[in-house]
Amino acid sequence: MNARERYGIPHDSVITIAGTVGVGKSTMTNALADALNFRTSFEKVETNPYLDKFYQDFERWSFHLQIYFLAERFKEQKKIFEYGGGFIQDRSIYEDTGIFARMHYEKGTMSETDYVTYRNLFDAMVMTPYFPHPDLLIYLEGSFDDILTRIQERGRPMEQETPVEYWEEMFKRYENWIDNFNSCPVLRLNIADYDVLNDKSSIEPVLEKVGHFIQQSRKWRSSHLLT
Ligand SMILES: Nc1ncnc2c1ncn2[C@@H]1O[C@H](COP(=O)(O)OP(=O)(O)O)[C@@H](O)[C@H]1O
Ligand SMILES: Nc1ncnc2c1ncn2[C@H]1C[C@H](O)[C@@H](COP(=O)(O)O)O1
Repeated sequence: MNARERYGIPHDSVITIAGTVGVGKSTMTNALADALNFRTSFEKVETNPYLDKFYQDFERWSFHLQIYFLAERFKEQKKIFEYGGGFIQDRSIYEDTGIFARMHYEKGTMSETDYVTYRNLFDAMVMTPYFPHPDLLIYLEGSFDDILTRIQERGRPMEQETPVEYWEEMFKRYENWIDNFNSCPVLRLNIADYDVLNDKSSIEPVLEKVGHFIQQSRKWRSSHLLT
């Protein structure tokens, strides 16, 4: 029996991984996809034509970058829908509005007009049949110091050169955002409690929790006739 069957995780599940920059989403995405034999949906940082420019001048590029991310995530969403699920997604679409666009608007690095335009587009795109909510959002959390160390060690120059206050602001917003998030079921994992890089077996308790959460939420959805 494979891990997916062992933990009762449906083959068409869609699991999205959320959390602040550097917390370990991509690493967890790979570990879960390997264990479950699922496809992955990644944010492609290297081919993003705006990201470097954005870090050099938030005001000039924040709207362009959000539109770019929205288009990319919508294409990924469509792909997941067309395959019929069985995906682990690196970062949820909810974080683009709930964290990034909102933060730049509230900190004055995105104009109100641009923010309203972006929100209208986001709402119109998300309210479509291509956007079934994920079965589960896994939220990765940890101490600010550990996350900052990971950003520095990963070594993307644009992130290393960004003032620490930016990461601090984002960290606080994430805590508040997840406490109020209710668009789909949430499993919170502390990065101090597993280490999928150095101890492959630490994915097992995660899989067990994922199976449990998805079974509960599917039961709840079918009894409330939700999709
Ligand atoms: N369990 C772990 N232990 C130590 N380092 C980790 C662990 N998970 C991820 N990392 C490291 O932290 C950095 C950020 O991880 P990554 O998965 O790219 O984060 P994200 O996708 O959330 O930005 C990478 O250098 C990665 O190798
Ligand atoms: N919606 C976004 N707005 C601004 N910046 C974003 C957005 N989504 C991702 N990013 C940035 C943050 C990081 O520098 C890279 C990749 O994120 P990661 O958390 O490392 O996967 O893109």
